[in-house]
Amino acid sequence: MAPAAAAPKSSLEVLLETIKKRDEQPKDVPPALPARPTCRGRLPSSRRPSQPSGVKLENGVAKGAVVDTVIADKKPWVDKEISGQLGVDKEISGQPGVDKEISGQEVKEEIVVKARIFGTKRKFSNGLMLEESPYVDSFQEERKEMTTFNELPSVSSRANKNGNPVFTDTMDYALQKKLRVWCPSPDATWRLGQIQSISGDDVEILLVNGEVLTLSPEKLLPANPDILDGVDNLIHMSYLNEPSVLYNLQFRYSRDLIYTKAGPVLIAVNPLKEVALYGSDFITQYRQKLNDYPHVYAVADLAFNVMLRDGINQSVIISGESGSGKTETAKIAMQYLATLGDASGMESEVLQTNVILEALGNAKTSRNDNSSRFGKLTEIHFSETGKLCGAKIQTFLLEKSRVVQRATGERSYHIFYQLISGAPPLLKKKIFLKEANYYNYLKQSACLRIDGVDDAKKFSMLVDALDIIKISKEDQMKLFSMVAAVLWLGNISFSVIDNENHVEIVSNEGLTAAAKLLGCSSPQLVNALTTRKIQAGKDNIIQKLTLTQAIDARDALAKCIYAHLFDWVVEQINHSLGMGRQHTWRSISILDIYGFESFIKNGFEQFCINYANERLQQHFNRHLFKLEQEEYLEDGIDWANVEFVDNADCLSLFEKKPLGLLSLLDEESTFPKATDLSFANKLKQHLRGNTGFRCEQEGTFKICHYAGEVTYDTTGFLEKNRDPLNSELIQLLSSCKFELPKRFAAVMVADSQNKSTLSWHLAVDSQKQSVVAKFKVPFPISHVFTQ
Ligand SMILES: Nc1ncnc2c1ncn2[C@@H]1O[C@H](COP(=O)(O)OP(=O)(O)OP(=O)(O)O)[C@@H](O)[C@H]1O
Repeated sequence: MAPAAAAPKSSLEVLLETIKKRDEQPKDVPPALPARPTCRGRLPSSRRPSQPSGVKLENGVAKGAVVDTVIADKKPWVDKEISGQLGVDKEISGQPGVDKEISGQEVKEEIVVKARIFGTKRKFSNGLMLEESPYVDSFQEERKEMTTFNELPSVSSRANKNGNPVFTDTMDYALQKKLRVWCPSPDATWRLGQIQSISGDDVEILLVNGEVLTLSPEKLLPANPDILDGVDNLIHMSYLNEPSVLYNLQFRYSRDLIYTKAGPVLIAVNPLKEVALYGSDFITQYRQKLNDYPHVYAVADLAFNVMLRDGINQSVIISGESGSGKTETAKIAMQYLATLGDASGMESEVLQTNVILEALGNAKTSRNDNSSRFGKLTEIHFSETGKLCGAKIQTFLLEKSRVVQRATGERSYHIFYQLISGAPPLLKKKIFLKEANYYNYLKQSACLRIDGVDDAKKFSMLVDALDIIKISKEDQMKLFSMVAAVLWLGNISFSVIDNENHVEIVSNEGLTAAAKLLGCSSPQLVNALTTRKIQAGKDNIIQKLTLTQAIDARDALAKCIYAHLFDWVVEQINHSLGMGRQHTWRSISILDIYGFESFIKNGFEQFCINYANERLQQHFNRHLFKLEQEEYLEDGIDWANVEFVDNADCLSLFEKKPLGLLSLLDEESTFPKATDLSFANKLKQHLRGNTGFRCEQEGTFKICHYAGEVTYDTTGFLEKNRDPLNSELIQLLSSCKFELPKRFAAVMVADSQNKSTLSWHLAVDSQKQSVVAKFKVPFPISHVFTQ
């Protein structure tokens, strides 16, 4: 009989096995090397798995091999837990509840099969002893029996020269011992069962629900003994395979144990409800080391301690797909650090930044009612004694297209709805505010409310936060006026005046209100939105815009104002939080970017967001695999190189010059006659042979990301990438009498050039820096990975 095929492994499994292997040093190895003077997160020492608090033990053994039945009702996405069936990819990876490291696994499987490095995880090295028995403690008796092997069926074991079998794979052992195994189901879930008998190539398995399956051994994966159910660190598991990892996370999750360690990584499963794990009592417990269950507080605490001890800046990187809980996790970490560095009021200022940034940079998407549409790096600064003394926020490209357009059922940025619902009458009057469904930019996606969210209350929280951050009432007024101006711009409409599709603006309240709020005259705004100056020799010719061009100009102006407004607010926050910076000594940074997205229809925004996530994944791989191993080599530690699923190929697909996705997009964006379809065809022509790229039906293409395959529709790619803002619009902003529009224009000109002689036309050139080109600017991460 052929030996059982090597089980495919995900990169998480490979990582965990690596760590486990390192921790499980044989007893006769020389004493460990002294700790190195580095603050790179060291891996935890091996220790007995601690049982989660929610697990009932009976004579020291966890009761019930399968998940608690009550929970199945509570978590509809957990498929048939009662019968022991575990949803693997569909139920879990499709859910925002499970962090990327887990949900991305199934994508990697096929690749890992080939790259598998630990072909034989456990074996009898001398025919008598298991090298790393999964049952060292709980199966002593069984092990004794194994020394005789009289009645063992011949699975894939080989005999050593003493005649005792040598197992070539963990599955061999499971088969020989008729242990619990995971059986794949046609619906891509796994079911837990117990081997009953083996005959020829068939294994008979009794499932938890009483059903009996007959499968070939290659299809099975070993399950962990039930004593390991709910271990708080995945490296303590005997068998590291996908169903076992998911089962363990689910086991814990069903008991509200949402945090689990995976070696140096903390996995947070989104509870999607309030869990009693936070607050001052918990903070004290973690600070005083009275609680060592996995928690974000523990991660933040470690970062804080290492920063103080080694005097090195720290970073906490939070990754996961959209809706998995990154922003909440980042806030929880910030809360802990702010409390630790208690500095009379500064901590509440730092925490209030979230309220402001979420109002301006978060929106309801189809995956998440409070989805961050920008990337954020929050640096929290401390003094030498660990006192909080300031913070700095860096943001990365806001998804500004959302201001003018988005999918049905999604909302624009929260602030629009909050302002409309919560502004007091006087403010409303000053900025000519009407109901939300009066504004084209808001009503077009047919979603004005979020269930369970009180926008008016959120507005009052926003104003409180602005007050706490010390943004003056005058500046708050400027902020709200610009938000209203954007709304009114969306109500400007055009009428076609000739058979060449040229337009004029329909004079309505949209025009007057927008002009008033920006501080320009209506005719100035009309000119900027309906005409373009073209240089013909020495002369300037005024060209009328077509309907499409005018709509694009209007939308470009709205997006540009909003994006600059967002940056301006961040600047104000930084100004306010930078007060105590003279005492700054070290910092802890928390990175929270928009999560990986895959919708039925994916456009330019998902293309950019998923590219950013590929970069982050590369960083993760670099720190967890590449750099760690380099360090072992440097230290002369005998170490078998670990292969892992590297996303370098996918990154190269994006970044390669001149024929990567980004270069090809940029190139096509420069051709005036190019269309989204010609871009799609160009990709087809140049990237057809790339394994990570697939041509789909006309105008679409598929990319194999680290987290899954995504099909992109190229509609709108060129326009969104060009993101044009013509000189008339910059000039208009510059000529406005109010401070903010003027300032935005100045920033655009200054950003663009860094040149001494500025002209509007040069500024326009600068605007030609495409969106993806800006996106390519790396995240400013230069740090160590905290445990
Ligand atoms: N620890 C938690 N406790 C309670 N609820 C949580 C927790 N984490 C996340 N949630 C819930 O899940 C929702 C989505 O979480 P969050 O906004 O943090 O996701 P995200 O990963 O940042 O998504 P995106 O990438 O779209 O910004 C939150 O609004 C909250 O309702």
